[in-house]
Amino acid sequence: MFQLEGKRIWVTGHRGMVGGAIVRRLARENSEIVTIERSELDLRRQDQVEAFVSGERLDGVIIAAGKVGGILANDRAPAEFLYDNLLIEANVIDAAHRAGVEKLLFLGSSCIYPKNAAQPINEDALMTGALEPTNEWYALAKIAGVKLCQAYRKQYGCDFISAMPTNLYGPGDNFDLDSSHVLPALLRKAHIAKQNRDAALTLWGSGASRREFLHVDDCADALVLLLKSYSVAEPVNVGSGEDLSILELARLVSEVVGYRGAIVHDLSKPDGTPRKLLDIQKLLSMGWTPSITLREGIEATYRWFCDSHPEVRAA
Ligand SMILES: NC(=O)C1=CN([C@@H]2O[C@H](COP(=O)(O)OP(=O)(O)OC[C@H]3O[C@@H](n4cnc5c(N)ncnc54)[C@H](OP(=O)(O)O)[C@@H]3O)[C@@H](O)[C@H]2O)C=CC1
Ligand SMILES: C[C@H]1O[C@H](OP(=O)(O)OP(=O)(O)OC[C@H]2O[C@@H](n3cnc4c(=O)[nH]c(N)nc43)[C@H](O)[C@@H]2O)[C@@H](O)[C@@H](O)C1=O
Repeated sequence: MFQLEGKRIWVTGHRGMVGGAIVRRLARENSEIVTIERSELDLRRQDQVEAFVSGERLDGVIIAAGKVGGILANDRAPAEFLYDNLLIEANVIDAAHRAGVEKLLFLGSSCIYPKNAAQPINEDALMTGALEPTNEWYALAKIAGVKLCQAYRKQYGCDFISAMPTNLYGPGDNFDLDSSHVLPALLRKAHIAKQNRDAALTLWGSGASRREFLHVDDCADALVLLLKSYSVAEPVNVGSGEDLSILELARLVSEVVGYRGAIVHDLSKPDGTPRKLLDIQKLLSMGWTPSITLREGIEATYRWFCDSHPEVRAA
């Protein structure tokens, strides 16, 4: 058991969607939260990371920093998705070991599993088949992160663990239509289509792919539980346990936004993995359950989007 009270926990990527949610959740644990801006510390620079970590007397580290993006961003920038993620995790994990950090939590992703893994995907499916080509670069980097945690545990006895979140959404998400994930993209598209009274909204791909979504606050809650009470080499899946097709998601988002036009398909865009539903039995057996339904989460995220993007609010 890793008691959080009074502990100094460094949340990397605190300005991002997941890091921000972890900071909000950790505030309830009476820990001392350590953060540093990217402009002051580029996590790809080993000397900078070592100097920072050795001077901070950290008890715990959460690696929520990373190069992140949707299906097209991954496909278009394989070099950065592989290089940035490899360097960030390698630098932070090694520096944490050298500084004697007691607990470290690394965030992987559901895309580390084989493209055609049996559903729901158990943690044991890791490295049992070929990866999805659109995000294999990012997935490979994330697999290396899991393996680094396992290697430092095996060789040095470090209590370094990994969690594999499913597709996340919520406040702080990226709503840029080129680089975002599907849920924020659809919220923006439906909002604009409603404002412009467009006859149709365009989905990428066939809409037949299935995805599981988890609100980022539920994810942060699960991650804090794991940080406190999970000390095993094998990664843990973090999901909602339910999935739907992208077309069903587009209909749900349209309903929440109040857009009543048609949905059409851009078949020049990739579908990606056909299905990615995580087996979350391991996490459920620890007493965690998700608390935000997909509809509630989309409604809240839509409100956040309108409040934080004044350029789209009034039109
Ligand atoms: N979003 C999702 O659906 C999922 C996310 N994850 C994982 O969760 C983690 C966080 O994702 P998410 O919050 O969505 O992503 P965001 O893009 O919202 O946040 C990423 C954060 O990492 C920081 N960062 C990136 N590169 C560097 C660098 N070189 N040096 C310092 N900081 C850096 C960014 O800093 P800045 O803000 O200054 O740019 C940002 O704060 C990632 O590891 C991701 O793989 C896993 C599964 C699903
Ligand atoms: C979290 C996870 O996220 C990524 O994997 P992904 O789940 O395939 O990503 P996505 O959310 O971008 O798309 C999901 C599905 O939705 C379809 N889709 C329809 N219309 C839009 C659309 O407008 N935008 C986007 N982005 N997708 C759309 C799209 O064609 C696909 O079928 C990787 O980064 C991966 O590395 C990773 O970790």
